[in-house]
Amino acid sequence: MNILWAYYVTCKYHVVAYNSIFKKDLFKDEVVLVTGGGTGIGRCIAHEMASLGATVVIAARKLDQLTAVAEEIRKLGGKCDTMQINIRDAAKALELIENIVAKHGKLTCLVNNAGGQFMSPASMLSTKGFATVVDLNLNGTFNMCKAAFDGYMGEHGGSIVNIVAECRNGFPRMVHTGAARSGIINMTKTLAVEWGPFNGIRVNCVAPGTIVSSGMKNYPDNVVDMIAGNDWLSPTGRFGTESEIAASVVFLLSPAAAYINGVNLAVDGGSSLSKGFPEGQDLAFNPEGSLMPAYVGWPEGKDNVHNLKHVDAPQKINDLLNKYKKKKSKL
Ligand SMILES: CCC/C=C/C(=O)SCCNC(=O)CCNC(=O)[C@H](O)C(C)(C)COP(=O)([O-])OP(=O)([O-])OC[C@H]1O[C@@H](n2cnc3c(N)ncnc32)[C@H](O)[C@@H]1OP(=O)([O-])[O-]
Ligand SMILES: NC(=O)C1=CN([C@@H]2O[C@H](COP(=O)(O)OP(=O)(O)OC[C@H]3O[C@@H](n4cnc5c(N)ncnc54)[C@H](OP(=O)(O)O)[C@@H]3O)[C@@H](O)[C@H]2O)C=CC1
Repeated sequence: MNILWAYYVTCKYHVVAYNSIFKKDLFKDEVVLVTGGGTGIGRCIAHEMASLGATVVIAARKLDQLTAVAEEIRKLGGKCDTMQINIRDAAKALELIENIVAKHGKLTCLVNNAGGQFMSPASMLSTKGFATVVDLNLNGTFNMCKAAFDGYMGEHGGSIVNIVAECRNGFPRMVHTGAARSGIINMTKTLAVEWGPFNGIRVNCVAPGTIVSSGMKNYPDNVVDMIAGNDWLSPTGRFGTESEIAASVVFLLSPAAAYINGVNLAVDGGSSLSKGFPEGQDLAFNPEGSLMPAYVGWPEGKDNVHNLKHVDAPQKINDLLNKYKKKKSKL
């Protein structure tokens, strides 16, 4: 009987603890900047943070996309502002942070999500192409971190999450982004050490594997076809969802991660562990895909981002998401 009672109390405590950490107003005093918040993963992060009470500022180059997402968020009762930025411009980055602080009083969280690349074997890549991608991802992320530090966080503290890409074993056909993202991961560790003492600034990375998102629209049809056909070739047997990236970002920004600093959290279904398999890796995995259902929205129910609008990916990639949503664990 005592054992049963102890079990009941333990379970109840966990439920209470969980609810008290991720309650609706968890981020009500926070002002969060999400770069690239007008599309895909950034849009999903913006929705999740707004649904937990944050004032969200989304910033990128294309104002029309930002405006549309801000309207979605406001319709759901969230607070969202839009500002234009090219993260490659360090002076404009500082201006952006100063504008946010002037308008909203502070900047407590920064999500460096803006970035990207194109596919090319290293042997075909021009020096300019390599430099462009490194400039966007590595220099752009540094510009934003430095601006946030100089414009607010150096004096008041804050939390930064840098979205990189899973590149543990190199990044064949994307040498530029692999090099840039590895640079960000190392930079993150340095900033965590150097900036931790300044009011406890935390800097962490999230490294997505292949995600069902708008980013896939940047690739030609034959590449999308190739990517879509390979979703089962990993331990989890599917690609990730935008919500699965957003959930890990929310966690790292939250007080629940207050003692996590300088890490790179791979959110890739374990795919990085199986990269570099010789031909024949298909023998190791299940062509039916995973039995594990995907996480497609936080919070669930009517506020779910994915009930609001389909993920803006090419049709073949969206079809995968619909398949994942239907999957039920047989366990
Ligand atoms: C697969 C799953 C894993 C990852 C998924 C994701 O991340 S999804 C997220 C995906 N989301 C994103 O990627 C979104 C963000 N991406 C972007 O904005 C662009 O892809 C960018 C990174 C190239 C920057 O663009 P920009 O306007 O600043 O640059 P620009 O156009 O002026 O080009 C400069 C130079 O780069 C070169 N070069 C460029 N393209 C190609 C190519 N296809 N081919 C070859 N080379 C190419 C070329 O040398 C060019 O100079 P040139 O020879 O013309 O004088
Ligand atoms: N989808 C995936 O499978 C993976 C994605 N990632 C990374 O996750 C992040 C989000 O990807 P996802 O949502 O899928 O792709 P998207 O292409 O939809 O997102 C990229 C975002 O970055 C913004 N952006 C690009 N260049 C700049 C710039 N110079 N200044 C400011 N904003 C810029 C774009 O907005 P705008 O054009 O208006 O400026 C866009 O909103 C990216 O860094 C991506 O590389 C990493 C691994 C896998």
